[in-house]
Amino acid sequence: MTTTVPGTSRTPGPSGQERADPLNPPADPHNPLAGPWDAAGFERRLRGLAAARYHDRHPFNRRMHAGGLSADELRTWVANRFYYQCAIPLKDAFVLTKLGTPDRRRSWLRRIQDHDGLTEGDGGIERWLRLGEAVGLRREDLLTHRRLLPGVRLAVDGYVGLCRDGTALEAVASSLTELCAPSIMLTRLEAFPRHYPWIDPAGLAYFRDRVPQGRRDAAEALAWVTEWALTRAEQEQALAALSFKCDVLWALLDSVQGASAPTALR
Ligand SMILES: O=C(O)c1cc(C(=O)O)c2c(n1)C(=O)C(=O)c1cc(C(=O)O)[nH]c1-2
Repeated sequence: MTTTVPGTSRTPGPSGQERADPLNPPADPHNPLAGPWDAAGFERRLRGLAAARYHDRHPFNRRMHAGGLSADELRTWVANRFYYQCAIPLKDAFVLTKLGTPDRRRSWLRRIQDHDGLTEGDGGIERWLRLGEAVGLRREDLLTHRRLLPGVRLAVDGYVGLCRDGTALEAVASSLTELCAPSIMLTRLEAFPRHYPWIDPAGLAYFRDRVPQGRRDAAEALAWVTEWALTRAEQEQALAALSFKCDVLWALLDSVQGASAPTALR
């Protein structure tokens, strides 16, 4: 069996030393003529980027999962993340307009339905509102975005803008942070009852439902991105879109964290 050395596109030679693979040349980001990575190498780069830059490493998320947030910090996060929740079906509607076949549109449409629900009182946005009530926020405060921070608005609007103005490849690739999302949901399902027992566990339904949805969505997006990005330039575009999305999630938490800092430090 031929194995590829992680992070390179070279294969080990018979005596263990590397030999160049002419069909899969080594990475050189400055060479416009560089050939594409093979499917496995491209997928490894997508997964590696998402894992290295995902917001589970952000100090605010680390503190959340270790039980270090005050009730007010949790409320600030939930209220601000609601703006992201509301933006997801909007960006998915832009993605839909870029998909050229009924089967792909039918499949992507499911994401909008996951968040908006098929009927009143159903769906992810409603479940996030219930999470808000469970942490002590009024529904009305969420719906009016009264606590929305300017940096969160800019970050989330940036994500919607990428999906509006970018190619189908960029828009779908930017959703690939979801490769890491099921694991962060499981972390919260374990951490919240332990560290924040004052939150009604019924309010955590959003996190529970996102585990299978995130797995399914990430697998679908990964299959499409690896099918579409055939040239090195397209692969780089997909990686850049995913990198941008990592920045969106990171910047959102930077803002939320800044709002919790003591006034003297702001
Ligand atoms: O709480 C989180 O950490 C988190 C992260 C992400 C993500 O990685 O993009 C999503 C979600 N949640 C989420 O709930 C969600 O519905 C979702 C949709 C998407 C997307 O880009 O299409 N990401 C995420």
